[in-house]
Amino acid sequence: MSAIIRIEHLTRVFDVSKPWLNRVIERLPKALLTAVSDVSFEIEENSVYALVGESGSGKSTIGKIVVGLVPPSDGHVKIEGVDLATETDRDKVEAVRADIQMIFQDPYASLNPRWRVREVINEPVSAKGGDVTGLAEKLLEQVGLSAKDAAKYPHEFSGGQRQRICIARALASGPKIIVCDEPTSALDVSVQAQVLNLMSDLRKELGLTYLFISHDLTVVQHMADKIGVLYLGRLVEEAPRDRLFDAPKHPYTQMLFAAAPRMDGFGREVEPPKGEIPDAINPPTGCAFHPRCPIAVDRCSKERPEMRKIGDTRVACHLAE
Ligand SMILES: Nc1ncnc2c1ncn2[C@@H]1O[C@H](COP(=O)(O)OP(=O)(O)OP(=O)(O)O)[C@@H](O)[C@H]1O
Repeated sequence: MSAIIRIEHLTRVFDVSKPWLNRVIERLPKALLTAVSDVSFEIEENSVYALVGESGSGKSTIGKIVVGLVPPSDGHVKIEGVDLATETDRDKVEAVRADIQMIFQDPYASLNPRWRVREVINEPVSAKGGDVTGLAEKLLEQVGLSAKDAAKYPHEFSGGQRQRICIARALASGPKIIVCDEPTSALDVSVQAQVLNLMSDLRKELGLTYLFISHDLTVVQHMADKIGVLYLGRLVEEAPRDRLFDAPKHPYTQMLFAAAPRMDGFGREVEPPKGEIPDAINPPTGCAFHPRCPIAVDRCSKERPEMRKIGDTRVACHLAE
């Protein structure tokens, strides 16, 4: 297997300063928020790579950078070897853009209510002058709906059915990669499993690669081949799924997994990870996790741990073994 996506030293900084006049009056400095900081990882073709982490850890920002919705401040995203931010050959860029699509969390906000489902699904292809004869009907059947649904409007469908329509739309241009940003978190639990199973089946059938963004570890355990754990914009641990679930090495991953409901059907009381998430505008020195870390030592507040390899895990912690 080879890497279809290579993310190298990716950084994204947002200027969250107050307006200029307020800053002058209140004597405030510029406020820069580093949402993603020096993140590097690769995704193998035809695999599922999940990004997990608490709210605000930078998961969605990475997803948006990968599909080209947000430009990086620094670093590179190479898809099939092409860096979309710097590539000058427009044909190459267009070809790679068609190979990558995104599914969002909210299937209600993602569909234009004034368009019939046929137009919604066909749009990525028709906008480029492509042939859409029978396309929406074929895709609707592929995602478990009926060809007749093409004539209906989005409001005539339930949440799970709408997400199926979003999946059909994402498939219209024949992509190789789909970035899935919390694709089932807005759905009823009973419907979540059906949509996840559909996504798994489609991946196998069509040889797709997923970058799967979720804060739900149960969903991640079901879907992912490899998992990257983000904390305050940095990748702190990466490992194959079973390795990460069996033996998480970073204290943050351990804390996150301790808080997750169990998959054995005997769910237990869920305790959220302890401590406050620090301010991303003024992150802690050294390891950003050290103020919440139960095993932190002096060095952790002074020196930022580099990512290092231990077996098939990569971990950024001075103390992990
Ligand atoms: N356009 C933006 N302008 C300013 N700050 C932003 C912008 N987009 C994201 N951020 C900030 O960047 C950080 C990372 O946000 P991001 O949405 O990537 O995190 P996340 O892990 O996906 O969280 P969630 O699960 O809540 O969506 C947060 O502090 C967020 O407030």
